[in-house]
Amino acid sequence: METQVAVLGASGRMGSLVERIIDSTEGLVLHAGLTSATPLEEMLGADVLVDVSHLDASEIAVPFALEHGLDVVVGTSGWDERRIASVAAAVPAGRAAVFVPNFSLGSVLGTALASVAGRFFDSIEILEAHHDKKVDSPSGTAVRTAERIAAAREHPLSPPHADQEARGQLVAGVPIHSMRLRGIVADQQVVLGGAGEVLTIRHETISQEAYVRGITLAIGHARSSQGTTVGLDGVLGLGELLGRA
Ligand SMILES: NC(=O)C1=CN([C@@H]2O[C@H](COP(=O)(O)OP(=O)(O)OC[C@H]3O[C@@H](n4cnc5c(N)ncnc54)[C@H](OP(=O)(O)O)[C@@H]3O)[C@@H](O)[C@H]2O)C=CC1
Ligand SMILES: O=C(O)C1=N[C@H](C(=O)O)C[C@H](O)C1
Repeated sequence: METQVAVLGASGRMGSLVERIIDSTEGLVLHAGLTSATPLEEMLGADVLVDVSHLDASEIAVPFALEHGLDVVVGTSGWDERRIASVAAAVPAGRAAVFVPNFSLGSVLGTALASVAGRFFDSIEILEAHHDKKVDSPSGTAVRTAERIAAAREHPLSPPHADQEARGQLVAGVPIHSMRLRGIVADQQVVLGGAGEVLTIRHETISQEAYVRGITLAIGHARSSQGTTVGLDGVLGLGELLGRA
């Protein structure tokens, strides 16, 4: 059976990739490509919305899609735990909302490993670097990583000198430092300091190909599940394997 897919953010880098995946995947059909100039009503009649746009647009489009009977896959950055919880409470019966801060397998494994390691270190910071066209910071991946580290710990982190701007933006007690540079796709390092040692968990995205498998799996998951799923780890069912840190 065919799945009709609407894409919000269709004119962007990720939207173009999603449309390419739809074109080349049997069973997926492009219903509509929406941009900032398109009325949201154009998604109506689709089975699933893939949203890769901007947080302001996403916060309106995602509830709209769910209310009108679509499942949603949300790749847009900025959906932190608080925002996801507010949508999760209102997902209609039978519908699915799949939030994926990073569609790359290596990235989600890096985040999971960091949340395991984060239980054992009290000094933790995140450095993330992205291409210079990225408009938001910190990255959605870094926010998710900080939230996962904090959730897995017995005691909250209390970094010293958190009041100084140059020490980064605090998310769930973890300082995040963001760089935006030409030549980079996406790069994240979680640096964990202990007595006489430093552990660095690093993930590099070399090209957008890293997102293809995750996007395809997330669309499939949205059509075959109900309720809210967060993270590619949730889509892949990696939680138990990794000890659901
Ligand atoms: N989950 C993941 O693995 C990944 C997530 N991302 C995230 O996906 C999002 C898009 O990234 P990217 O494609 O690089 O960004 P681009 O800037 O290339 O594209 C942004 C898209 O969003 C649309 N848009 C912007 N504002 C609005 C609005 N108010 N209403 C409707 N549409 C709007 C733009 O339309 P228009 O052309 O009309 O302005 C454009 O189509 C970002 O949040 C990014 O962080 C990116 C990479 C991977
Ligand atoms: O804008 C990007 O490029 C990316 N955005 C996502 C984020 O904010 O984490 C995912 C990936 O890092 C690429």
